[in-house]
Amino acid sequence: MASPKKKLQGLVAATITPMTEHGEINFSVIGQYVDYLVEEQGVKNIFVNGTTGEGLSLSVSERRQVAEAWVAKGRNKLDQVVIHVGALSLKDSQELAQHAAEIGADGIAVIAPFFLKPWNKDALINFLKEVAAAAPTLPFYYYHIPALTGVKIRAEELLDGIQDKIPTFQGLKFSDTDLLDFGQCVDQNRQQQFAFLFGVDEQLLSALVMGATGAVGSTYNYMGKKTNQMLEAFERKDFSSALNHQFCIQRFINFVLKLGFGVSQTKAIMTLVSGIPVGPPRPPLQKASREFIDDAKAKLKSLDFLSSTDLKDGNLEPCS
Ligand SMILES: CC(=O)N[C@@H]([C@@H](O)[C@H](O)[C@H](O)CO)[C@@H](O)CC(=O)C(=O)O
Repeated sequence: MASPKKKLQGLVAATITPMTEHGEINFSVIGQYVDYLVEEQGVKNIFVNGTTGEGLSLSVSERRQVAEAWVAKGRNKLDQVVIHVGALSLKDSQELAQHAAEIGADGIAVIAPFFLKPWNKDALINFLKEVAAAAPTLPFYYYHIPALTGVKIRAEELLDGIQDKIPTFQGLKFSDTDLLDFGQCVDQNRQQQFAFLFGVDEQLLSALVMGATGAVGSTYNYMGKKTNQMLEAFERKDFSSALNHQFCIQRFINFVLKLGFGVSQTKAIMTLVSGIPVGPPRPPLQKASREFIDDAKAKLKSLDFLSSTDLKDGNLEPCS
């Protein structure tokens, strides 16, 4: 059974995969990106090749190279590098899991296969078990994101007895809004030392109350500092400040969700906020529109997420 080097907790940035304007992976900015996460956002854990990283839009070879680049550039700077190795093909997933172990990643995560889907818990567990067995020394996390996979098996059901089948299971990445399911995952596994990582950034405070031990998300790439302020307020039981921070974060996410928000828009926002040119998404995704970028930039400035030095009309609504 894997003995976790350290528990995965706190904020985990779901990394973007930087690309050139021609859609090729831009490895040249990953070192700068690591430094930005650590120094500017206070985020020292990353989740590579996930949804935000367009992992399922990359070839197996590209996913190996991207994993290698983040592990290498993150060495002695990041605390944990978890690689998403989920795939439609069990063989691809096993190859990526074994590769993650070979390059010194700190853990692997797997989503449910979403084309030929597992229709019950046993079928899903058996798939996950086969992947985990390819990296028997690495902590294993299940990546629950039913809105995108269409696999509606409740996480609470999946976790029941999971370590009997997957001894390396160390936790759950829960990217869903069903707080009953999430709460029961925590409630029914109090005796375990699982990592309960919440994946809906705009609702993180509610999940913290339910027992989340950390969070994996796209917005921690550029709002990690703000979100850490919320975590710190929560930990010192200053729930009024924690709520204010959550509302501030929500004001931005609510705004961009109404404009149409996904990986493409995340890439545009990251370039805006960090100054790191993470480039466009890969088809089938399309670049964020100019209109989105202008609107998002104005909102970031009004919320004081960007330097507002050049904000003329002073319509600041900075969060407390
Ligand atoms: C559907 C989706 O992309 N969800 C994001 C959230 O961080 C999401 O961007 C955020 O809550 C804003 O809605 C993460 O759960 C995804 C994630 O962790 C990943 O990129 O692997």
